[in-house]
Amino acid sequence: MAQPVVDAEYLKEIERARRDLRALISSKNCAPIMLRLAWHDAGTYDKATKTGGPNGSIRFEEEYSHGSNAGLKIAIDLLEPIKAKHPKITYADLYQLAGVVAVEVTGGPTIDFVPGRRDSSACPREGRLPDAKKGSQHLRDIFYRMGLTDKDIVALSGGHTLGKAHSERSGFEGAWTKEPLKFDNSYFVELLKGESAGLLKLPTDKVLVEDPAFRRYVELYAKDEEAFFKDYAESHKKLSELGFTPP
Ligand SMILES: C=CC1=C(C)/C(=C/c2[nH]c(Cc3[nH]c(Cc4[nH]c(OC(C)(C)C)c(C)c4C=C)c(C)c3CCC(=O)O)c(CCC(=O)O)c2C)NC1=O
Ligand SMILES: [Fe+3]
Repeated sequence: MAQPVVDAEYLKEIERARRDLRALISSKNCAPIMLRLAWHDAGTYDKATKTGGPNGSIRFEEEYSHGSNAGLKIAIDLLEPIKAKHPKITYADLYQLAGVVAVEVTGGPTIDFVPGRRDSSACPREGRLPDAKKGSQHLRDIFYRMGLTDKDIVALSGGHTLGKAHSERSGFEGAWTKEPLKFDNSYFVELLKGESAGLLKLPTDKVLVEDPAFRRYVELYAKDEEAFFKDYAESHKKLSELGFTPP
């Protein structure tokens, strides 16, 4: 599809949709699944072939039916009324705006949002998102393919400060932190504590403290929430703009 024309009218529409997203996410307490939807649309980017990325393709059954996307149809359906109310906004922009608002309304950093992403109907094959059961080499393979760095991997994993895993979706169960609707650095504090009763640690979460190159960031973010917020906002923006050159 064509890149949208980002004129004054489009920018106004974006601000109207941002308000509607704040109301939806606050009233339904659905910030975590909206953040996961935004990542899963963007996280398919392959810098070598310039395919995938934040292009709205996850709205098609061919992609949202992937095992790694289990449960995300809930978020896609929750956003349909907002898309219908603001038809000029691309799905690609709407899903990334929802991710930015999800972080903001739960007390996280303000993330710079630049609109203008085009929609695509090309769905990538399953397997581009990281597998939670694997280790640090796999994490690096997946995130480096997107064009992201070790710092991005650790900062973005901090998004697990929100939400929980659901056994019927991923086979894992439980929240990572004691306040799953509050965006803060508690994910890193819990990581350094080791096993805490009732809290989840995925194998990919654990490698962040086992691998020295990752661990240095975990220690920084656990002690300095401002540093986490600054790096998170940068990494979130980077992921939300993979393959996208703002007009
Ligand atoms: C770094 C590797 C990584 C892996 C392997 C990962 C895997 C992963 N993430 C989540 C849920 C999950 N993930 C996320 C943010 C998230 N997820 C994500 O990894 C990607 C997309 C790259 C896989 C990134 C980069 C971010 C960053 C913000 C949220 C907010 C929730 C909770 C959703 C909810 O509460 O429903 C689940 C449980 C799904 C379910 O059962 O509902 C799993 C298995 N998350 C990871 O970070
Ligand atoms: Fe995740």
